[in-house]
Amino acid sequence: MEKYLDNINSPEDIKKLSNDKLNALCLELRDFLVDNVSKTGGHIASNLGVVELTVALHYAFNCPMDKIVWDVGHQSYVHKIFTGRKNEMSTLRQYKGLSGFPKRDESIYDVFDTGHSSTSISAAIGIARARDLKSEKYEVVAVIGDGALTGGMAFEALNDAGRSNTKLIVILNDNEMSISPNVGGLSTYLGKIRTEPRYISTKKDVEKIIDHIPFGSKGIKKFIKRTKDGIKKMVVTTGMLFEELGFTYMGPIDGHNIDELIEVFNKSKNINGPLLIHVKTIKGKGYKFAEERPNDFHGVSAFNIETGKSLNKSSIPSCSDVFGNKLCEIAEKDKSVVAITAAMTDGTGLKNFSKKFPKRLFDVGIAEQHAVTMAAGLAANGVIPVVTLYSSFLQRAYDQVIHDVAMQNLHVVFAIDRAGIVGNDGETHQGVFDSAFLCQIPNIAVMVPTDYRELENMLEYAIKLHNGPICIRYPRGSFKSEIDSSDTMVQLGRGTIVKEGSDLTIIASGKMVKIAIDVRDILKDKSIDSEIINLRFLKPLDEELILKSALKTKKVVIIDETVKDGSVALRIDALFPNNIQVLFKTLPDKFIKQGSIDELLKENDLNAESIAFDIKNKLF
Ligand SMILES: Cc1ncc(C[n+]2csc(CCOP(=O)(O)OP(=O)(O)O)c2C)c(N)n1
Ligand SMILES: CC(=O)[C@@H](O)[C@H](O)COP(=O)(O)O
Ligand SMILES: [Mg+2]
Repeated sequence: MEKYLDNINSPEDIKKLSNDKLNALCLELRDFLVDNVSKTGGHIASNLGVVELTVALHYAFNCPMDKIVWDVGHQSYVHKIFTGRKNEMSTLRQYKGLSGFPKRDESIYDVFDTGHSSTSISAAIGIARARDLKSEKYEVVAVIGDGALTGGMAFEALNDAGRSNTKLIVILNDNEMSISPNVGGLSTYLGKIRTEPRYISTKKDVEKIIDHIPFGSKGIKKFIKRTKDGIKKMVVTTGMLFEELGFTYMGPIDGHNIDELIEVFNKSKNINGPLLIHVKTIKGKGYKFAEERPNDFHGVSAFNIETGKSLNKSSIPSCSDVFGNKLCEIAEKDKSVVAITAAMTDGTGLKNFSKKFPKRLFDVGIAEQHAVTMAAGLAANGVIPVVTLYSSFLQRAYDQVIHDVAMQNLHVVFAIDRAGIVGNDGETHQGVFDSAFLCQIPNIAVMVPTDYRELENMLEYAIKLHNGPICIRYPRGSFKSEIDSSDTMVQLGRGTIVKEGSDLTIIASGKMVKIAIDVRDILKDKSIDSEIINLRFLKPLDEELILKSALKTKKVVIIDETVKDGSVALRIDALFPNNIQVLFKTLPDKFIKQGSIDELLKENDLNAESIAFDIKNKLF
């Protein structure tokens, strides 16, 4: 069979192919994607679903002059392949390699950086307004999934763009899936209109016909106006919601039919004002396992193509698993406990909970702000909500944590997954800000477990013994070992001494306690005897324990896998008198890129060897 992909080096090369060749190209692309992502890991199912869509977009539009904004951006691999990055795809998501998301500093074809959901329409309307202010001429296209459309920002942007008269094309990629099956009333609505007969260019066409009939008297105009609305309502049932918001609606369109897609995209260029094109696709299309289990193949690590099995599945349970199982155990006994997820049931370890307690698991869609305020409502009415979010997505709900939870001192438990460096998703997903922004909030307590036993104990403490907002932050993946700390009882604001020593105090929390133990071992060989404090609570701090140790050793190193500004390290430093030497081992004031967690810790001098080296050089 003739190969086409080898000759595609820019979008212009796609335009040289006839339609049957474009279909052959799509087959090749799917093989390429599966082969590549089976080695690098990545968002395979979403990308397989947008192969034809991306081909048609690059065929019909003229990038980089025309601008495509990819929502979340996890589905931009084919776009990357077409825009000069095919040969670098083997570095996808790897340290110093291609990002798994659009990046403006990677290519001029990437017009807006994404990673977090539901931003594309806002960004696109901004780009389009700037275009109009500068009297420039090009198309601006936002590609947003049905999952991303559940996010509040997407609604805010539709609301604004719909009445703006600004020329903007929104492509709704509807595959009925977020990571799990999509949820909510909008998803039900999309489900209904997916099956309605295709109707293209609705309201505007009807209006155009009527507007061209010449009329004289006011009475006739009124009659016609009524008739016009009647016809509109009769004909335009499909996509009515978007029409009412001010968009022209086109669709639903088969997102795997290249001819149809190209025809519609070409037609879209002649429609003024905001336009929404509803495209139906199949997540995972073309790779058996991904099509059958799109949620398992949403984001994957390296896998065997023949079996679909992960190549590096750990036998150790992840923190999310341990959290999810413990929550089930607690919820079994306490009926007032509920869990909330923002479209991340599987990732946050709530799969079992959703099966055991379907009525007590609220998947609110990609709506972190709503998740937090809804939890506040539950707590205000005597229910104990456990809001389970990834650290970086909690950033979305900062005001809700302050205004709706903390100010009312409500008993909401925040289970903050993916805290710290997460690895290959890169800077958009690193969980390195939450401890800084949470610890500033009055009334809130912030805990960090060092191992599974502490994670379980802290969850139990947070739900059963605490009253008020409380967070437990734990990392992506698994804890490597149990820390030998005899005092296992969790008490508000109390840390523990993990190892005693006389020359140096090492203060750490969470995963960093294991690194502190490694540092201690390295320093022991250099005759430095270190004491290790496991903070357990970033807020309130165990000031007494910290001061006692620091006054004994006079030398302190604080290891914290978060940004320095606003960090616990600075708060601890503020406790000390001048005669205590302090070394900060935190993350630098920059966004942490992608790579394996170990590579990134090393790059940022947070591995045991670098920390020990710095201690020896700077404190001794
Ligand atoms: C603010 C935020 N919350 C959660 C996520 C995690 N997330 C990434 S993709 C995704 C599902 C997106 O579904 P959809 O937009 O329909 O794209 P599809 O994968 O179906 O193509 C979710 C929940 C995120 N990226 N950003
Ligand atoms: C694109 C996105 O935001 C998610 O799919 C994310 O990549 C999931 O990360 P985990 O692999 O840590 O669950
Ligand atoms: Mg989807």
